[in-house]
Amino acid sequence: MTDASVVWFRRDLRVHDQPTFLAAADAAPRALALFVLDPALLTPSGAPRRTFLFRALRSLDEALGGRLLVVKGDPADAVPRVAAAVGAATVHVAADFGPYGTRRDEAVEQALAADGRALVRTGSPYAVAPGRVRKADGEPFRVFTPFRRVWADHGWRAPADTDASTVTWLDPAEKVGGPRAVRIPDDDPVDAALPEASEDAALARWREFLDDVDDYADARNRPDKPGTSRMSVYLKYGLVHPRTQLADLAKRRSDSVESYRTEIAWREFYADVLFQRPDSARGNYDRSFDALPLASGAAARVSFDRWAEGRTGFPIVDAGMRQLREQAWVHNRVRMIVASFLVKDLHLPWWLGARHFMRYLVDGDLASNQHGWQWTAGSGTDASPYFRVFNPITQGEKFDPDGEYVRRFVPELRGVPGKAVHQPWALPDGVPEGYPEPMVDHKAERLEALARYDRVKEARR
Ligand SMILES: Cc1cc2nc3c(=O)[nH]c(=O)nc-3n(C[C@H](O)[C@H](O)[C@H](O)COP(=O)(O)OP(=O)(O)OC[C@H]3O[C@@H](n4cnc5c(N)ncnc54)[C@H](O)[C@@H]3O)c2cc1C
Repeated sequence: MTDASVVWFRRDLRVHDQPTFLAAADAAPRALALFVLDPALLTPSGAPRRTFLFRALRSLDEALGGRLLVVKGDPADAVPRVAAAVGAATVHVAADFGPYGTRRDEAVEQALAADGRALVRTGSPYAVAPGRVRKADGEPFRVFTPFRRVWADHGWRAPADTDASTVTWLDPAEKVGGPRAVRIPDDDPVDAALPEASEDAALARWREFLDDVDDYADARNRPDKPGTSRMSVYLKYGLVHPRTQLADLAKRRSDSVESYRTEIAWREFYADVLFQRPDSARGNYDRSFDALPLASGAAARVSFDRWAEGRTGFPIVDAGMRQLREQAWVHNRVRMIVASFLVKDLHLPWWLGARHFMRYLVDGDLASNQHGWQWTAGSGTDASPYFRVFNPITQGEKFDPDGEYVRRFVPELRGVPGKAVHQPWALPDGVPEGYPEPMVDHKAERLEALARYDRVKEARR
């Protein structure tokens, strides 16, 4: 047994339900807590995610008694140097299954091994690690419903009983050599109001949601109501683990509890799909969609900008795009509506919208985002049929029946009462001043989308 190990935090910025702590405490009497600011991840993250991360790191550092060592650089270089500096035989992590994380961890593992040290993976950000849920023939699932069944049958461990005192943390100041410690960076300027970034805040929000969980099945599709858990950002950074949520849900029984468990399963399904098909982060999961004719050129850029600014003239779309800027979060129903509009009304590639979301969302998660977009575009697993084009007017009237959601985010329409807000062009005095006319004729673009889809059908023959 060596004197010290290293716990390398990545997407698990918490002290409770931390299997890596148990593994580290088994391996050595003391451990160094490490976070590596990796430019390869930080640079493409938008300001909301960077700022949330920095705040979560400050909070983790506090929970660890100020003993989090933060360094900057390529982990394949930084992690082995830190491990060598403290004489650690093992570096403990929760496994990462994303395309970049998998490659990074292999590189770190090799660099450690060259020096006689080991990367030890314990657990992952998921209840069931990607790759575990398979069909009877050993193949991965391409469809959600059977995945969910086998996922639930597979089951998961109980939460790990840990807190900050499970491990005796080394004071990074004692460490000699290795990469230089850096301060956790100051917040990037963000316009959006972000949720509090701490494990305590995550658990408090979860307990608050549990009090109302029985309303979830009815309320979850209503962007005008606070009916969803808002846990996505906490799951993204591992301020809570889904195992903790699933254990709490197991104590209850209702349709809403079942419905929430299913949403957690969607997150796990998309992580599994991305693990099986890392190429689907950048291109169509269903390759026949490569034949879809897409809008391009100057006019397409103007269309994209109007969508991104929330100035399409379709109120529910504009409210969603403005919620994205104001809150760095958008309700799931509205994510689908704005995504459908970009892809099927403007005929733009889904990956442009996905990139925009990753820049502005605080919960931006490659697996859920790219596959949420592909579900809407029709090019993903389980895709909604391409011919089902979301109508932004009827979607608005159905899911924001009194127009409250639109009025909250589109000030130009605050004077329009009730559901009339979803069709401002039909008001007796016309579109209120300052708000744009619809940028397209939805009926015509729907037909255009279907005509373009014929090319995909031809490619499949
Ligand atoms: C185009 C598009 C892009 C999306 N991008 C992201 C993203 O970047 N990050 C992200 O976490 N989710 C993404 N989603 C999924 C979903 O919209 C969000 O998880 C949800 O809105 C988060 O709010 P909540 O925590 O209140 O959700 P709740 O309704 O309370 O759901 C509970 C949890 O289940 C998971 N979940 C719910 N719906 C989905 C789903 N459709 N796919 C995967 N997981 C789900 C999330 O972890 C969520 O926190 C996207 C969906 C679409 C259609």
